[in-house]
Amino acid sequence: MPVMDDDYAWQLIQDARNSRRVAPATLGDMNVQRTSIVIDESYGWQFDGELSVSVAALLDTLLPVALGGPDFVIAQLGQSLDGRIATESGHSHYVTGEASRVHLHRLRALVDAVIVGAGTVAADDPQLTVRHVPGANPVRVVIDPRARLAADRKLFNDASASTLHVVGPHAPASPPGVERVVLGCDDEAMDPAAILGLLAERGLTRVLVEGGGVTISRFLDAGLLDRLHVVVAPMLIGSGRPALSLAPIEKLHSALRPSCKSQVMGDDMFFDLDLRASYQP
Ligand SMILES: Nc1nc(O)c(N)c(N[C@@H]2O[C@H](COP(=O)(O)O)[C@@H](O)[C@H]2O)n1
Repeated sequence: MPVMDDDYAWQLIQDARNSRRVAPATLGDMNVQRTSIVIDESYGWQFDGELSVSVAALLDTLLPVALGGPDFVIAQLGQSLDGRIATESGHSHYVTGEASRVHLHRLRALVDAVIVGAGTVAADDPQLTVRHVPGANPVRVVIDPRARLAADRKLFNDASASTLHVVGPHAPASPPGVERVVLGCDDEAMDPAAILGLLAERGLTRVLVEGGGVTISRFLDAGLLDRLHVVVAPMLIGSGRPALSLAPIEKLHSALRPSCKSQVMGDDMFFDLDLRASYQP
């Protein structure tokens, strides 16, 4: 009986992404012993062989991302049980556990571009690479309307991936070696649709909005997210930076109630929200 291990499953998922396949699809080679996975329109999959619970979880969480379409926007949040992503001072390394970080690196490897706000870069100094998994680094996109970030940030200096510095019309100079893109904006807030538009002009249509909470909230409020992955750690921070802060609603019937799948992810709980059907027309 064929066996699918973690490495082979990840290879198939990456192949699907690299060949720009969309569901329904059959991945793998019918002619070799390790055989194929058949995936339907709803990302349900069938594999006639042996696989572990963790490989099944990998397929459940990442096939919808790899096969989500040529234009696909996903966001991820790693938060505490009380909905915080960092302390008041911005300390966030780490809220969620190692399995969740590997998942995040896999998400990065499945997109063309990863977006972060200037606040996240100032507080976390992230690298935004896929160093925990085999795969290709995405283009890093920093939303920095006033170009306030210091030139010493890692993603301005590490050549393992390219970086787009998206700034407002009156912003001072960008750090050397990064591509600067000027986008009109009122004050602090850049239009999320305009950001996706400038990425699309560069062929970057599969996008991960990685943080922070404010940036993800803006994309969610604008109705631009296809999916949201939320990893909840059994930790109570009690104060600090909130995960999501959306436009207020008066009644609960206005709340988003996306279809949701959940599973244990290491010491954390993982929620996969399909937002496509949740937004009001
Ligand atoms: N999923 C998740 N869980 C946590 O606990 C986190 N702190 C984050 N943070 C994200 O990862 C970025 C750091 O990336 P590098 O390791 O430097 O590549 C950080 O900026 C957040 O976007 N995510």
